[in-house]
Amino acid sequence: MVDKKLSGAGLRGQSAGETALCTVGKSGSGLTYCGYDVADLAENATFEEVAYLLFNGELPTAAQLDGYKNELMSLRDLPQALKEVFQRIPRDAHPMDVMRTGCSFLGNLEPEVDFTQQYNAANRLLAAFPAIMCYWYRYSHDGVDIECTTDEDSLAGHFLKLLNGKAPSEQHRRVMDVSLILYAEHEFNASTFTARVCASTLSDMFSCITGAIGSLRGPLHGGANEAAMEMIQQFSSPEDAKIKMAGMLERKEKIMGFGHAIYRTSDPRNVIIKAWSEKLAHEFGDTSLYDISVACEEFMWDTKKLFCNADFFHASAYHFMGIPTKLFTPIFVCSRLTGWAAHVMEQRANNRIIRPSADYVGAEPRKVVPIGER
Ligand SMILES: CC(=O)SCCNC(=O)CCNC(=O)[C@H](O)C(C)(C)COP(=O)(O)OP(=O)(O)OC[C@H]1O[C@@H](n2cnc3c(N)ncnc32)[C@H](O)[C@@H]1OP(=O)(O)O
Ligand SMILES: O=C([O-])CC(=O)C(=O)O
Repeated sequence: MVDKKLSGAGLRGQSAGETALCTVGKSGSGLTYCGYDVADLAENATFEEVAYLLFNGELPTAAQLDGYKNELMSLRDLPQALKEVFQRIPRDAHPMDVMRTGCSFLGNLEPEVDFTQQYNAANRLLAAFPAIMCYWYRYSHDGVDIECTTDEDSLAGHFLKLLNGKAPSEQHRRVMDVSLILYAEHEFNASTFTARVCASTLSDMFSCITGAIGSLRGPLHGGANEAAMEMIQQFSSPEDAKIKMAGMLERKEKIMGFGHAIYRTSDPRNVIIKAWSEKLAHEFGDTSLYDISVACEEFMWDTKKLFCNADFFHASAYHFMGIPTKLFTPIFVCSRLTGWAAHVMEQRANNRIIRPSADYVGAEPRKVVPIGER
């Protein structure tokens, strides 16, 4: 076998196509969506404005945003047949499997018949994902058959109200909105690339998104926010965190929420969600989990020069908002759907089937030996 790093394993450093949607790790600006710095968007825009930007290439005017939010609000409810599917999915199912099934089943009920419907399909999924996640969760965990619509006009507020059965605080609504902005888009990451490969065969939007959910589920990608939470909760103090992490590194275990395939010294999303995590820790009235998280960050930088990616401080931030750990990665789906769908549309607009080659490292040509003689 060839050395992983020398062989360009994982397609690292190779361009696999063009995009006008996003830059990751370009000098001078860490992460941009359609030319806007993510920090600027997180400070001065809402998630719906970002979704509109990714789908249309420009930020909306006030009137366009109003119309777009109304459209999304009208698309939130779930068909009865989909609710019945969720009623049969067990409580101990993984919520990412529920998201995958929800997306796929909706594609049976409301298929994207041709590409003129691509915006409708993307907006339908964007509007329906919070209910897809919360309907199953509340039914299987609390035995409640919830209403899938709310009067919250933002997706952030809508999700929190579906989950908790009451309107969120202004601060929680804002943090969730920022979180959705931070997770919305990230160039040719594994799940987006999955969606683009699927789109390149001229498949439908629901198939592309279903595949992308499967890719995001893994702990090396979106699943890291959930895995980071499980790890942090095992640490009793900052000192304990450092001792246990040293052991994990010695055993060559991956520390979830650290490192990145593209960024080399920091992930620009981290500083933003970390600041919100600190604010939420004070509101929560117990900063110990935040303090442990900061100790993890310091330890990993000091020992391995590895930094927190977007997932690490999302774990504590979501926890302080009372969100169950198993819903962390599904929230990522609710946000990243915008990036995935925008990439599917971009791929379709200038398509050639994605079909790379492989370097063959198997057996030399040989003849089949009759089965009785092997
Ligand atoms: C939103 C997102 O999807 S962000 C990513 C979320 N994923 C995680 O947090 C999972 C933990 N992190 C990782 O597994 C990796 O850093 C990845 C998958 C994100 C990137 O993988 P790669 O591009 O292969 O990492 P990279 O080439 O920078 O690795 C360099 C070295 O650091 C090590 N390393 C990288 N990240 C970690 C980590 N989190 N913990 C321990 N060691 C690590 C690698 O094992 C490698 O060591 P080696 O040279 O001995 O083989
Ligand atoms: O770009 C990547 O490889 C992973 C990532 O941070 C993301 O998808 O947000």
